[in-house]
Amino acid sequence: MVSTSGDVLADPSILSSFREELLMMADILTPNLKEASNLLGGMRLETVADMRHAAKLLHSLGPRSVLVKGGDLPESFDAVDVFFDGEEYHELRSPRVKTRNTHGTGCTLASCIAAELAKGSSMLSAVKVTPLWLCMCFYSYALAKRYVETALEYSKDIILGNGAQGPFDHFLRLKHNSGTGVTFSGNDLFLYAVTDSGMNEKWGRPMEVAVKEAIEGGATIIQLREKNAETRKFIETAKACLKICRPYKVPLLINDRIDVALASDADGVHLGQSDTPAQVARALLGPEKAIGVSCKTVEQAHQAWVDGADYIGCGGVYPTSTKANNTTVGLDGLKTVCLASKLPVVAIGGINASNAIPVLGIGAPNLKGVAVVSAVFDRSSVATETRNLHSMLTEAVSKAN
Ligand SMILES: Cc1ncc(COP(=O)(O)OP(=O)(O)O)c(N)n1
Ligand SMILES: Cc1ncsc1CCOP(=O)(O)O
Repeated sequence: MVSTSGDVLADPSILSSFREELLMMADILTPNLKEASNLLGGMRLETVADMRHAAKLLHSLGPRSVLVKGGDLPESFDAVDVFFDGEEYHELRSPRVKTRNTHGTGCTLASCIAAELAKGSSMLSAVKVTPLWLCMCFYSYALAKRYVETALEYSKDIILGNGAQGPFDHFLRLKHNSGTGVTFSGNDLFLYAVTDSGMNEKWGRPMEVAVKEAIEGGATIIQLREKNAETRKFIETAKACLKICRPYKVPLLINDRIDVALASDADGVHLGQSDTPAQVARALLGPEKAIGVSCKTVEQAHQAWVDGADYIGCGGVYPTSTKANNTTVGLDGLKTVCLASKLPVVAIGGINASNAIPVLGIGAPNLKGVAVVSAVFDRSSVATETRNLHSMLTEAVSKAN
């Protein structure tokens, strides 16, 4: 209705239609201060207390939730948005980004929320008590707000055009990777090397050496799967391995441990069905880190997508002795999950140079590669085995195209 720069985007005559017809159909109303004021007959909105009052009044007009955005409060205030769902208020504060490049922030925030709702997220539902659950309940909103804040920070120095407001860069995610130089894509799953320190010990190799050899042999992504490591040692190992991976721009993910991923600034995590839910991991890690989830069923694959995962790992494709009591899904189970998944998939479990080709041949375009442990790490030369597997996979893919 009214942009942050004060431009009136819709004639005041539409206000009655908003109040009488539209608002009662809305899941969420996200007015800026000027819009909230207009909808409320010119009410003055100058403080957070005013915003809370306005949120309640707007809620009474019909929307299930209201988010009054405080970007236009005086500069002395943090950026505060007030969320009200008819029962509870939440003030969502973040440092104010000083920039003239705010054009499109409101539309972007609303679009992000809509996109997350469309994915089935229930983020604006009842508010739970602990900060973590709060974070989850607001996941879509938190993600949207974080996206907008990150984009604002990223775009703040762009000089384009002569207007009072400048543009805001929506494509930061394509260019921005928190300075790590590594941005995950599904193609990274082509040859996924998952470490095992027991195998390294057996062959007398430090973890860093194993990781370096795997990368030099062609591994396109690494996962540190340390089932028995002490936390401090795990963090140190992750940092040491990141120093190896970063120059090659090969992502390094941490198995199970979000704390280790955060502490080491790794590129993401891989989570199983009994680990921290991906939705919580996303809220904790933010939008830029990669999250993989192990899925054996169509339902799990759907949930991983809803929860904001980036890829799924499906298996065991073949029997394996690396992971105890792991059910084998077979090539048929893999295909079923792939065809149902909206996310890229990597196959795992018992895969090696002698049986990898039929895996890639199942006929699922989103099956992006294979993940292996023993096929590369339980061998005398990690580099040679990885190189061999890489060239077989490359040849199989080029023949198929
Ligand atoms: C790429 C990939 N896929 C699946 C798994 C298995 O993860 P999970 O189910 O959590 O089992 P553990 O690895 O934790 O034993 C994986 N690690 N990586
Ligand atoms: C971690 C994991 N998850 C499913 S199977 C598996 C083990 C894969 O190891 P390997 O490649 O040696 O069979």
